[in-house]
Amino acid sequence: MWRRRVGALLRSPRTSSSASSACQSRRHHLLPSEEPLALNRLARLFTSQAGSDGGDTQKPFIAFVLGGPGSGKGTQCTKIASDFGFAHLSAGDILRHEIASGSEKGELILEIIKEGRIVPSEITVELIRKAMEMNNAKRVLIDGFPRCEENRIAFERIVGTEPDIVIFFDCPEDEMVKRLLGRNQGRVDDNIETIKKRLKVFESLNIPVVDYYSSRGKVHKINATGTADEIFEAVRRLFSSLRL
Ligand SMILES: Nc1ncnc2c1ncn2[C@@H]1O[C@H](COP(=O)(O)OP(=O)(O)O)[C@@H](O)[C@H]1O
Ligand SMILES: O=c1ccn([C@@H]2O[C@H](COP(=O)(O)OP(=O)(O)O)[C@@H](O)[C@H]2O)c(=O)[nH]1
Ligand SMILES: [Mg+2]
Repeated sequence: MWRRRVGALLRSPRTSSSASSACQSRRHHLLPSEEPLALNRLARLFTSQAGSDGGDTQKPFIAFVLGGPGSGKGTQCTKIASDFGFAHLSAGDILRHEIASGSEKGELILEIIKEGRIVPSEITVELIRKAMEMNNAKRVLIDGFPRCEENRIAFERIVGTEPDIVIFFDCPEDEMVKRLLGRNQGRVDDNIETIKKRLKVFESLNIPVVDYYSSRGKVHKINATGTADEIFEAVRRLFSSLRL
């Protein structure tokens, strides 16, 4: 039902080729020869954090928070973090932090975000892994990730685990557009042209990730229309049913 809503409201015909290449574009990937080394290095690093000390380091409880651009992920994660003691790791904020650092990687990320495309998985996963390591939290919300199947697979390969739950905020496209145009955070991607691209990426690449976790019984869908407080009440009901 929500797939039709998102699809139906997209004006221009879906250029799924450009949207779908967003996640698979090899342009900025590590060279094939480098990739295995980098991924092994990351896996070793994370494992050394998670298990080398006699295994008494618990893996954190991980909740992926998904939903279209403007569905309210960040707003709800802030409330969840403060009321339920989760660390809130916003993948988008982590990427914008890298941009602000002025690094070469940051310049590449900026170019991709301006286009509403998806940053190569090994960049995003490495940044998320580092943030998880620094937080060392027992309960973690990963907000706005994974954005595509490649992201999901890279996370599981590098971090070595699946999320415990996936919260999906389901919001009609016109409401998301309205919220994004009113966000006023000075973001390079909150303009109608880039928003349209992000919605195409959401429909063609993000939704298959939700479908995958749905098939594994991990998705909890929340109606993301109404006020932020009303939506958070639904989140509270979900968390109490899950005894979180
Ligand atoms: N339930 C809501 N009703 C109206 N506006 C909302 C609601 N939830 C969030 N917003 C606003 O919409 C914009 C996008 O919210 P945000 O949490 O950043 O969404 P996302 O992280 O999914 O893009 C922000 O300006 C936010 O203040
Ligand atoms: O795992 C991620 C998360 C974000 N992004 C990029 O960062 C942008 C902003 O993401 P954010 O989650 O901040 O957007 P929101 O959905 O909150 O509007 C996205 O459109 C993508 O271009 C990405 O490539 N991978
Ligand atoms: Mg957000």
